[in-house]
Amino acid sequence: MSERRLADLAPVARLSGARVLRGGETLIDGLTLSVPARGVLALMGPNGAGKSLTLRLLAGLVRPQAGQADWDGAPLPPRPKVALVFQRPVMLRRSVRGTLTHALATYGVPRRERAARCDALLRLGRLEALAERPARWLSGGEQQRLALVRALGAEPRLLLLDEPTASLDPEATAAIETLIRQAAEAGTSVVLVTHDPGQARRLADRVAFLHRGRITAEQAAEDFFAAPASAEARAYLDGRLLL
Ligand SMILES: Nc1ncnc2c1ncn2[C@@H]1O[C@H](COP(=O)(O)OP(=O)(O)OP(=O)(O)O)[C@@H](O)[C@H]1O
Repeated sequence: MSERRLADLAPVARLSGARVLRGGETLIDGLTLSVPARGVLALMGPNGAGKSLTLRLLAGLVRPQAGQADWDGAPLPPRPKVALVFQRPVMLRRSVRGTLTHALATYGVPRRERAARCDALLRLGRLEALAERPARWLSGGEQQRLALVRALGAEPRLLLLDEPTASLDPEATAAIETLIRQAAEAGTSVVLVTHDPGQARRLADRVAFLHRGRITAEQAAEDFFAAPASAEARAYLDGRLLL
């Protein structure tokens, strides 16, 4: 979708001057960020910059002590469906199929629809051959695929992904990237935390760069990689920035 069309749609979520303090330390420092209704927004920045906390703010799991978070322009529920996939997915003591069926039940999918929806998610994640295996026995890449299709089963409007391919090999990474691309093409707005500039180039429409709890650059992905708008982002891409 063109940059112009993306900008025409109201943001699905927005942080305005959000501040998060813990133990006297400012972790998120007056952060303002709009998540477009469509496309992939990559959130980049050094370790400890506040990327995961920003995802939690966007998920409504953390409330800002100052400033505001809103979804579809409203600060209170009903919110659009938001799904958050953590850096290390938590797997239940269930089979792969059991994991998905259980998730569909918690999403309120009627019992009679669950088996077909589960099969569709297994196909999407290329997990059919592993369906009866305990989820905790899966490899890291397989668990990430399962976590991602489990989240997609909720049919979220906003999908928040925290380094979904950290420590995966190139093939597993490609499989996850395909799932992310498919979700975005189907109309889900995606916020992707990544340390991998190659991945951001491949997937992102926009990039927001975070440093010490503040956004220092927020640009179309092409522009960000051609001419990052902040000194911190330039230093990060050159491998020179530490928090
Ligand atoms: N509940 C908390 N209490 C105190 N400090 C916290 C809490 N949660 C996060 N922090 C601190 O806030 C800062 C930002 O953490 P966050 O996990 O958002 O960083 P990040 O950008 O995602 O880093 P990484 O790239 O290493 O995952 C870190 O210094 C972290 O130690």
